[in-house]
Amino acid sequence: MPDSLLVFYGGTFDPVHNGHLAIARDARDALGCAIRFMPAADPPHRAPPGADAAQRAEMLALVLDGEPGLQLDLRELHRDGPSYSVDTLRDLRAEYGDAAPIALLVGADSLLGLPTWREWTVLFDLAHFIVAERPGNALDGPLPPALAEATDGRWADGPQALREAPAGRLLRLHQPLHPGSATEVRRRIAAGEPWRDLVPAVVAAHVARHGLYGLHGPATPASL
Ligand SMILES: Nc1ncnc2c1ncn2[C@@H]1O[C@H](COP(=O)(O)OP(=O)(O)OP(=O)(O)O)[C@@H](O)[C@H]1O
Ligand SMILES: O=C(O)c1ccc[n+]([C@@H]2O[C@H](COP(=O)([O-])O)[C@@H](O)[C@H]2O)c1
Repeated sequence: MPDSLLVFYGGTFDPVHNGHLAIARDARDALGCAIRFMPAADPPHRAPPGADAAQRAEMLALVLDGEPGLQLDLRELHRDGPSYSVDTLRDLRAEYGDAAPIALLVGADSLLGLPTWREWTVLFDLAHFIVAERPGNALDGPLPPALAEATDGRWADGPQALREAPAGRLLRLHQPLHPGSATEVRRRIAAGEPWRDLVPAVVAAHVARHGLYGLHGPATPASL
């Protein structure tokens, strides 16, 4: 049976870490539908990734292999230029039609940054947002005024509301907080500090095999 809610989890995944995986599993279980990881080709808003798109996608493929309900969607890698979400969502609408419920899964930091995204107010016409809480990114306090105005009246009580409309609702995922970040993974690798416990074992093996993120020379006990 096809999913009644299509959920896409966009990110740079440079590299995919345990926080990403935990959030995707929580969203899958809370929503009862597949989560499609969608790596960005050329992030519009940040420095070039430390690993190229093929490597980031390969690490995702390794992690998602055999993981029920977690899938890989490479559409943004097949498009030239920056991976603006508004373009991706128009692409998804062309594929699935205007009536299909479509959602983007984002962390709280991404939601708070939404007003900087290209054509950001149009995004609510194209998709729902599922928001994972993230340490240091409060959703309980007042949102920035433009975001508060744009999201007013859109918050849903539960997943069913997302299945009943194609777009325009927000759902907060009250999952256990996870402190992980790709920045911290890259920083620890470059600094020769322990980093393997932050990522799935298959990602650690890939990073080590290809010497990514400044992992130089033979492994030392501290870098393992
Ligand atoms: N620990 C986490 N808790 C909640 N959301 C997260 C967490 N890590 C990543 N996310 C969310 O996952 C999406 C993709 O994140 P991204 O690939 O940029 O990882 P990141 O750890 O934030 O990377 P970086 O540190 O390089 O900015 C974003 O919406 C981000 O908010
Ligand atoms: O479309 C935009 O302008 C835009 C700006 C910032 C982030 N995004 C998307 O948000 C997702 C998470 O981004 P990031 O930088 O946290 O990996 C990813 O799918 C990005 O393409 C999109």
